[in-house]
Amino acid sequence: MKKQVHVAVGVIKKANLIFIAKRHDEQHQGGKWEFPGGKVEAGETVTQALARELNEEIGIEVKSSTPFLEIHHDYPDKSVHLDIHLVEEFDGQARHLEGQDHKWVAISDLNNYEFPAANVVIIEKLQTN
Ligand SMILES: Nc1nc2c([nH]c(=O)n2[C@H]2C[C@H](O)[C@@H](COP(=O)(O)OP(=O)(O)OP(=O)(O)O)O2)c(=O)[nH]1
Ligand SMILES: [Mg+2]
Repeated sequence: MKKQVHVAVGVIKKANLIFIAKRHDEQHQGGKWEFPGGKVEAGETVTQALARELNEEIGIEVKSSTPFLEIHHDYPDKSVHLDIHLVEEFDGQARHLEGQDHKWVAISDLNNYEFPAANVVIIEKLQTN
């Protein structure tokens, strides 16, 4: 059976800007842009996983997050369950601690970046809200 992963994903928003990072070439869906996040580990809630991943990857302390969207997507080699949360309250300066290229992008400019196929719906929802 295909590998299945449950991923906590953060749409980090500051005014009209969203933080995105470029996946390393050797990662699954490598070379594409992503919203930061990572796998939910055994015994963790999604909220806990989100806070841990965003602290490990981009060095922020999440103060609150709200559920935004859940997506189930089948890639040829992997099935993902993305649990996407909006993060508008956090402490610290977002940067990338795992060496990924990163930037703050206007919501209207997200279309200029290549994201994994599962992300299309996230971007549509951000642009219609
Ligand atoms: N973080 C994140 N992952 C995404 C997005 N869209 C999307 O399809 N994914 C997929 C790619 C990966 O298969 C999975 C994220 O898991 P991860 O970041 O922990 O995975 P990884 O590639 O580092 O895998 P691993 O080597 O740790 O096993 O979800 C997104 O916007 N953000
Ligand atoms: Mg990750």
